[in-house]
Amino acid sequence: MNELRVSSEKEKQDLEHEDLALELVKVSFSWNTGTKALDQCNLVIPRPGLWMIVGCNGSGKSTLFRLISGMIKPQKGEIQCSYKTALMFQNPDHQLLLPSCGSDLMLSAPQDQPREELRERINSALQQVGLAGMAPRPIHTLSGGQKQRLALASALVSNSNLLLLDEPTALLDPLSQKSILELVKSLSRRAKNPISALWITHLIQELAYCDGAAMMKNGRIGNWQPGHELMNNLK
Ligand SMILES: Nc1ncnc2c1ncn2[C@@H]1O[C@H](COP(=O)(O)OP(=O)(O)OP(=O)(O)O)[C@@H](O)[C@H]1O
Repeated sequence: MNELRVSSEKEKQDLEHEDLALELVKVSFSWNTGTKALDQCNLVIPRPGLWMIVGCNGSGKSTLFRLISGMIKPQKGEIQCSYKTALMFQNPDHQLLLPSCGSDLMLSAPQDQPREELRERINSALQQVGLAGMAPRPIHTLSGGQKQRLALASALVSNSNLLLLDEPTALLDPLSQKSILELVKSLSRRAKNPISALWITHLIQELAYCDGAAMMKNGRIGNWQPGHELMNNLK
């Protein structure tokens, strides 16, 4: 029956991932200083892909990520999230904790796996982010772009399928920026377990890479629109 219904690759993907969802319904959150950061905010991630949010300083983007990842709870409204989330920040040094690539990834891996399988999982994640064979490499010898790749590998090792990326390329040169954008996009297109990525950016040209872009303003998020459309509006 499904074969009759499924007419495109995208629809096939949607069916495989229909159990995955992120939905915020009228979510409000005020910090204890009285600042209202989210104000009846709605958001849906429609399918795996690269989804970008732009907005001025203080519009509530980082607070949104804290709410989605469960670090804080909404005072009003509902968040439904069946994804396993992983956060990525501007500065990878804030999240890479151990001396070598392999030992850092070991920290993110499920601990109930036999050691040999863990090693395979780590090597496969390193390969997927273009760092094949670099498990023994000391982290302090990596470039900024390689460190962001390692942070991505860490999310893959932990089986996360929703990446919350808070300006992940802000400290990178244009070449590394492009390679991280392309890498995240390719992870969102991979045949097995494609990820969903919610990416905050202040770099308008990055919108060219996304599957949908939305503007955040005063604690609310607008509708998804094509990245190039929002890019032109902002120019
Ligand atoms: N821990 C906190 N305690 C009190 N107020 C906070 C806290 N974190 C954020 N805020 C306030 O909440 C509002 C939204 O901040 P948030 O960091 O979510 O915005 P943002 O869109 O991520 O900004 P930026 O682009 O500068 O990172 C701001 O007015 C900010 O001052």
